[in-house]
Amino acid sequence: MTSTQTSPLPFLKGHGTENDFVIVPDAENAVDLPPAVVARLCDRRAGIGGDGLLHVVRSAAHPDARHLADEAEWFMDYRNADGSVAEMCGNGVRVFARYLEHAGHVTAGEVAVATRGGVKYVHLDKDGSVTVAMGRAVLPEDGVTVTVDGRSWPARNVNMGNPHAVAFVEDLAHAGTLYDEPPYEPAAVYPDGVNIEFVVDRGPRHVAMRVHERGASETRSCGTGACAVAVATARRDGVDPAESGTPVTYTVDVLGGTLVITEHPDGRIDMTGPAVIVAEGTVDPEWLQPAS
Ligand SMILES: N[C@@H](CCC[C@H](N)C(=O)O)C(=O)O
Repeated sequence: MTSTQTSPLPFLKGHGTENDFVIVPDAENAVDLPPAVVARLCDRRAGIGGDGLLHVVRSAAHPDARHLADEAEWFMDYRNADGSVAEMCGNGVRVFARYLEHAGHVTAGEVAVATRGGVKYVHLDKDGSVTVAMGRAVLPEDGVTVTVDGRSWPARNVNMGNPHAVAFVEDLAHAGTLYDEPPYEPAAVYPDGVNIEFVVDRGPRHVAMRVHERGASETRSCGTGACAVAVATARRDGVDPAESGTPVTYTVDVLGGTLVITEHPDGRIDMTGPAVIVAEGTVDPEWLQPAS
């Protein structure tokens, strides 16, 4: 592992329905964050701890977002806990907007955030909840079979900017420990890996899920995953707002709380839930250096 950081590194910690993130403010993209440094910061025993890291950079200062700078001043450079890059993070972008408000970069209201999955518009509601316009789901025809502890289920392929496999199960305990990624086949359906959701019914338009996140492990919530689950459940229920002309709302319970997902007749999906900043401090630059 290498780090070029020589001064204390400012960070914050935040979460959305207990999907937690290390936040690294770095307006001018001056902080070097190789995968091993991200993994060290996200380590729950040796580091700060988080399911992922939100690198907060001005869009104009980052090569992946420069083209979006006219639409969104800030870029969410999202990293998974293992240091890998992801296209989108639904809870992350809500926490990101909360951070921008906390830092005084924006006031309550609508905030445009550039992501690798395009610009997302986030609304900071006065009641403390945060709503993000997630865009549209894509549902490829191909799916996979997921297996845990000798039980197998078909899983629906849903892309929310990042890849998801949604399996309906009888009992969330059947998903097992979810420490390691459950095997699925055919593997070729997801050449870049996948987030896997396990879903049970809780009531009319109300489900609960657990998730194994790509690049993390089991997390207590996944926003893109909750949207994928809401859309997969609606289609399973024979509900498609594009056909009925009426928005449909699903409540999705996650281990860390509840997310509310609305799909509109034109396919746009809104997700609402809490997002909070819980701590801030600095990291000793020596701690970021390789152990000798
Ligand atoms: N927790 C996030 C998703 C983070 C990225 C994911 N692990 C991936 O690799 O696609 C969310 O709230 O959407």
